[in-house]
Amino acid sequence: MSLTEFAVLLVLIAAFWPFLRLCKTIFPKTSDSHQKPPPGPSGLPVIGHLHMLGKLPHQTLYKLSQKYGPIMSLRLGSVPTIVVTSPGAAELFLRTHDAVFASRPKMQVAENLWYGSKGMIFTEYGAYWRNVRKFCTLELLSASKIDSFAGRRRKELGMLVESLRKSAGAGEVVDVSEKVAHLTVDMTCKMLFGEIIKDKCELNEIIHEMAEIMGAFNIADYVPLLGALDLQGWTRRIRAASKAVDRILENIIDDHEEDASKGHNKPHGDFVDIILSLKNSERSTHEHLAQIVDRTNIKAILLDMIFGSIDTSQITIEWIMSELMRNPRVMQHLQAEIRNVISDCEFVEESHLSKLTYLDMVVKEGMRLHPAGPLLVHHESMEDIMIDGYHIPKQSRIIVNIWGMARDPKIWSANAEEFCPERFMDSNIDLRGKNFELIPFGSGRRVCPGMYLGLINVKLVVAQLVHSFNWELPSGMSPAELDMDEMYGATVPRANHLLAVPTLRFP
Ligand code: HEM
Repeated sequence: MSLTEFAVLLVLIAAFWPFLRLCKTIFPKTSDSHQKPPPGPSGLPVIGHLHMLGKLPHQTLYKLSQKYGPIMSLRLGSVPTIVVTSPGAAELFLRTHDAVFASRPKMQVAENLWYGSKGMIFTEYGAYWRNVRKFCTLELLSASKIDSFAGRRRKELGMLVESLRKSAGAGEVVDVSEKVAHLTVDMTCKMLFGEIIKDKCELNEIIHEMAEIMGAFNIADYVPLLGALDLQGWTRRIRAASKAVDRILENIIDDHEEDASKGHNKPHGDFVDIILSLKNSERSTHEHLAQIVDRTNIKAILLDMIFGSIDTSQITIEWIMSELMRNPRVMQHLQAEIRNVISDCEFVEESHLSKLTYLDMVVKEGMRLHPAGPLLVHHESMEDIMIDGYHIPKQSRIIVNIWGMARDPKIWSANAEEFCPERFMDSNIDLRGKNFELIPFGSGRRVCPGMYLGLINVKLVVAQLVHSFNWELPSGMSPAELDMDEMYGATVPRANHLLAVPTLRFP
């Protein structure tokens, strides 16, 4: 929140102050020891703790949790908010009482950018969400479906290697962040839409804008009375992004419908074909969904797949490459393992991945220190509940700070902040949602349904980039000098692009 916004808020609080005092006199607070909320700092009237979040809320919330504990209570505007920052507490919310916390809060971004929550990410818990999730899991994200697109991923990755070869030959500095961004957009487009779409650059920009908007603590969501003023400018940005994204999705659907009407025979349909067939087929295994799905639902589901797939994979790869460049010892160890496993092959194949155990540790460590979604996606409680002796009211917002958990020396020992893949040696900590110290994909009913695809994307690209090339930082920069600044949004990328110079390992 900027100083100007904060000043305007203070003026508003001052204006409302007499009214608030009057309410307090008319409706005195009843003290009931059974209604004790979790500990937390004291907040301001009207805005509560919104002003405390700062530019990097995941870091601020971690600092506060060190003072107030792993189950901390805040008030964001009028919304009771619980911040969870320990594996034990995360397990209580995401496993033991998962059924109570499996919903999502209503947010302006979901209403106005995500088609009124008609997809999956922002949809409240219930029959509609279950049907969409079942459809996506079975028809789009099953292991067999994802594996059937391996050839398309390989082709796009091959093209990136080719372009990096040229840069290596010319001794050029490469914008690794940008290259990886284009690659993940291309790989995703091929799988979702069957082709690289003409709007792909715009799509990439909009995805970053969406991540920022989605992660924002938008006053309209917390102090609805102030929403109309659009003090932070989010409403304006949501409208602009919504217009742009809708045009791209409309073009994609139109092209697919046109192809279908011309009877173009596609041996392997893409995601859009599969979703459109849901609407068109008379007898569907997803009968309930097929009956209600219309163009808006299709766009919302597609948007979930686009956003879920592109941004998260991109950011994870960018951070892992950054850590490898800061830790040449780890980079060399990984290169040696890959060489050992795939011997003279130029390309890492998806079938090699299960044999690359050090790569697995590198990816776990990267996702531990740099989870793509540091606060997961906000959950919401569906009923009043007592947790660990504290009262959590219905419709509380639940924020699980996995970024904070990764930095806690009580969980990861004194070297918690170091990039040290060896910590996973002989450990059976897995990142699929069963071990609560490491949940980059979330856990429970809302666990990421695209985990299998996400892990393939990340492992394949990282393995290929370090197998084909050695990497140096530009202008003689030493590994320790590489900045690791973050930029906040629903996903947290590097604040500055990663630049590096590749040299060919196998000329
Ligand atoms: C490295 C890659 C990825 C990471 C780190 C990641 C992470 C996450 C996280 C943290 C959540 C929120 C869990 C929660 O609310 O507790 C989530 C949800 C979701 N992800 Fe992913 N994800 C990745 C890849 C993907 C891919 C490839 C797709 C789809 C193509 C996808 C689609 C989704 C969807 C639809 C949800 C919402 C699930 C629901 O609300 O029921 N994700 N992901």
